[in-house]
Amino acid sequence: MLIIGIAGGTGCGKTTVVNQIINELPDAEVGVISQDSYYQETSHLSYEERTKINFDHPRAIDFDLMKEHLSQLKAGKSIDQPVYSFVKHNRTNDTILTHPRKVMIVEGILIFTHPDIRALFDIKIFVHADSDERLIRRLKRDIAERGRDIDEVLNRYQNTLKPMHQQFIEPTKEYADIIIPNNKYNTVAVNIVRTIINERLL
Ligand SMILES: Nc1ncnc2c1ncn2[C@@H]1O[C@H](COP(=O)(O)OP(=O)(O)O)[C@@H](O)[C@H]1O
Ligand SMILES: O=c1ccn([C@@H]2O[C@H](COP(=O)(O)O)[C@@H](O)[C@H]2O)c(=O)[nH]1
Repeated sequence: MLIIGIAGGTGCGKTTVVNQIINELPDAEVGVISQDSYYQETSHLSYEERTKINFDHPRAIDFDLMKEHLSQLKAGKSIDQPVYSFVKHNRTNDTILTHPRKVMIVEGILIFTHPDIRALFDIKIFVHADSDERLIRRLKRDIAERGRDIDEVLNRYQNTLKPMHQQFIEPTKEYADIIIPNNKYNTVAVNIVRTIINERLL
């Protein structure tokens, strides 16, 4: 199994890049794991308390479960990938049965911060977009898709997103084998990654 890690700050375009990469690749051979599925289970907290969580700090992620799941997939076993709700700030009761594939792509802001998880990746890719570009995209996306308003996004950006990005996410760029500039849609880079995957699928 080839495991590709794709990291980068919020709004840099990780999900979009992953979708472009897997578009037209066979579903049975290439799978995706999202870091979002591994936010800590917080059902013991009220909604109000959950809104105060710092979701951009590594401790917000259940890396033990992520590591266990990636190891199981590597060993040829299927996993029940949790499903996360950004609206509720919590895992749902659903899971997605995820089978091992020839290629697994793992994407998320913090996946390169954890040494054991990092070691599982055969290829590490960091998607870069400037911070103003990321903020604009996040603002539009979170209002349209994640039930936020402008004040929530801007407050969170100033109080947690920006400092956490500088402290934890940006420094992991140094671990990357490939950095994809993504201020504009980058079809050349997407095609390069797709070529690497296709070689593995031959
Ligand atoms: N290169 C790009 N140029 C303009 N908008 C983009 C680009 N890549 C992604 N977007 C948009 O920005 C938003 C955030 O992208 P997304 O892929 O969800 O980022 P991430 O997963 O890194 O948080 C989405 O609405 C997406 O459509
Ligand atoms: O309940 C939650 C959990 C996370 N977030 C924010 O999501 C982003 C990470 O997702 P991207 O798709 O990479 O943007 C992270 O910056 C968290 O702040 C949230 O808003 N609510």
